[in-house]
Amino acid sequence: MGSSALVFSPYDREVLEPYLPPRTPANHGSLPFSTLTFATSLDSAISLSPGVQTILSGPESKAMTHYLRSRHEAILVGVGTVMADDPSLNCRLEGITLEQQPRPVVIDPVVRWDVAKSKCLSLAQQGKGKAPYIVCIQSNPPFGQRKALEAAGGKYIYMGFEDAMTDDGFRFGWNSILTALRDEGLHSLMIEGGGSIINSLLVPPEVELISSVILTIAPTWLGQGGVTISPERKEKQKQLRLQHPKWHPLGEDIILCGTLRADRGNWLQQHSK
Ligand SMILES: NC(=O)C1=CN([C@@H]2O[C@H](COP(=O)(O)OP(=O)(O)OC[C@H]3O[C@@H](n4cnc5c(N)ncnc54)[C@H](OP(=O)(O)O)[C@@H]3O)[C@@H](O)[C@H]2O)C=CC1
Ligand SMILES: Nc1nc(O)c(N)c(N[C@@H]2O[C@H](COP(=O)(O)O)[C@@H](O)[C@H]2O)n1
Repeated sequence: MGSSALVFSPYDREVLEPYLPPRTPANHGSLPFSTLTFATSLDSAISLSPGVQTILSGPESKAMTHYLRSRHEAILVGVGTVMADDPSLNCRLEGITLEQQPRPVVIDPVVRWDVAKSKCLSLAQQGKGKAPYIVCIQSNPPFGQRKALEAAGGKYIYMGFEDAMTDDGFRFGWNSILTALRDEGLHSLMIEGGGSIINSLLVPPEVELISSVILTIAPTWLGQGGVTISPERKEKQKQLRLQHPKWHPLGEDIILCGTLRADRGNWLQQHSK
C-alpha cells in the first residue's frame, strides 16, 4: 500500500460503526474486542503464494482498512506476513496523531523476524507509528534486535512453553494470546492475517474469541497455489456462517461485515440502521 494520506467518508464510517469496538472500553477485565479483517479474492485467496504480497484492495477499501486501524488499539499479524510483506502496519489516514496509531503485534514464536531491519520499526523511529510487540517463546532474542525494539518503545512478550509445542512448531492458544495482550493494556485488536493466523481462528472454540468480521472482497480470481482462507473442518462441526451480515460496496470492492458470536446479535441489531 502507498504512503499518501487517505480519506474515509463519514457515511462509510457510520455503516461500519456497529461492527467496531466501543469508543470507550467497557470492561477492563475482558479480552480485547477482536475484529478479523482481511482482503480476499473471489476464490478465497489472500495472496498469490506464501511470501508474496498481493494488492487486492482498491483505493476506497484501502482507506477503510486504515480507518479500521485508527479504531483499534492494535493490529495483529503472523510472522509469515511480516517476512513476506515488510508491512508498515501504521495508520495513514489524514490527521492521525501518534497516540491514535495502533500498536503492531507480531506472532513470531521463535523470533524469525529481524525487527531491527523492518519498515515498521523504522516508521516508529520516525514517529510515524508505534513500535511492535512481538509475541514469542524465546527468552533471549538477538541482543541488537531487542535493543533497537525497546529503544523505539516496542517489546518482546514472552509466552510460556507449556502446551505450545505441536507438529507445526510452537503454537500458542488464542485465549492465551488475547489474555497477554489484555494484560498489556490493549482493549481492541484488528487481526489482519495471514492465512495460517486466520484459518486457526475460524474453528471452534477459537471462533468465539472473534467479536466482528470485516472483509474486503475484490472482484478478481487469483487462481490455484495462493494462500487461501479455508479453515479446517472438524468432524461433526456445524457450518460456520456469518451472522447479521451487511454488504457494503466500496469502489470496485464489496465489504462484508458480520459476527460469528451468538451473543453479539442483540448488540448489532440495536446499533444497525
Ligand atoms: N490480503 C490480505 O488481507 C492479507 C494477506 N496476507 C498475506 O498472507 C501471507 C502470509 O500468510 P501465512 O504464510 O499463512 O503466514 P502468517 O502471517 O499467518 O504467519 C504464520 C506463522 O505465524 C506463526 N503462528 C501462527 N499462529 C500461531 C500461534 N497460534 N502460535 C504461535 N505462532 C503462530 C507461525 O510461525 P512459525 O512458522 O515460526 O512457527 C506460523 O508459521 C502473505 O503472502 C501475506 O501477503 C497477510 C495479511 C493480510
Ligand atoms: N486490506 C488489505 N488489502 C490488501 O490488498 C492487502 N494486501 C492487505 N494486506 C495487509 O496489509 C499489510 C500491508 O500494510 P501496509 O500498507 O504496509 O501498512 C500486509 O502486511 C497485510 O497485513 N490488506
